Amino acid sequence: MRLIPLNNAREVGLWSARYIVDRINKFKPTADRPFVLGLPTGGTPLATYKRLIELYNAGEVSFKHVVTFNMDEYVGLPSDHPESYRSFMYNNFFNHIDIQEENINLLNGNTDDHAAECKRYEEKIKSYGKIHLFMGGVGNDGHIAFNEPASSLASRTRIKTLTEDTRIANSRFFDGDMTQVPKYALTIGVGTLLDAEEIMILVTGHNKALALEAAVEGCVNHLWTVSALQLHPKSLIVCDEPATQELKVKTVRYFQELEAENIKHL
Ligand SMILES: N[C@@H]1[C@@H](O)[C@H](O)[C@@H](COP(=O)(O)O)O[C@@H]1O
Repeated sequence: MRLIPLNNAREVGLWSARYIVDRINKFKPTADRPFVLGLPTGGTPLATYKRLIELYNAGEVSFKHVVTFNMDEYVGLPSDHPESYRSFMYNNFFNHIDIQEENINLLNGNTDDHAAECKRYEEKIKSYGKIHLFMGGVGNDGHIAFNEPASSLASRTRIKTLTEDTRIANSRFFDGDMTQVPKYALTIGVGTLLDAEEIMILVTGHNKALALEAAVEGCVNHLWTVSALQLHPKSLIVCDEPATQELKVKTVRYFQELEAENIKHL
């Protein structure tokens, strides 16, 4: 695991966007050999999307041959609802870049057959071989995508019941009213995530400090599904200073020393 300890959320956005752009450009994607990128929603990745749009506008990257797969979607929320993850992705990213519509993959949370929709999604990912880079955030309780505590670390894309904690946390997008937050979501599984060639998780803010501790210093544990990153050969966590509050000083110093050059060149 690599941990990139930065100063603040803005730096996390700059660093992660630069990382994605470098990976895409190094891959030299074509129509026949696209770069496959997994994407999250939430407040955390907004700075990354903003920076990616700036880098696209500056001519530093094209998304023409990038295929995307989003992590999750609420069940039963109309797709044009402002808080659907589809709306989030178009409003904050897809509408501002040159991605081709047919290369965008999102789970449909309004289907009658959730199992068939989840199977379709897994098969679509497999049709590309693998996801090259999966970016994600993390919930306060350490959930990754919507893999709530006690999700199987071998899980695949499926329907999940959201915990009360998650619905309370996400009520900030629904007028502070938890009853408006859907009770269910379709989500990729922890196993689906671990199949990616590379995983980059963004962690910002003091409310994520326990999740970061569980990810970096804790044991692999299904109650903190983010800890499954420890099983992956190429995982990367980009965090800000407030998120490191529960880590040992020794741990943070160790990763700072390892990343001294990368951090200096931000
Ligand atoms: N399903 C999403 C996760 O993918 C996201 O990581 C998490 C944290 O969101 P935020 O970045 O807003 O804290 O929220 C939701 O639960």
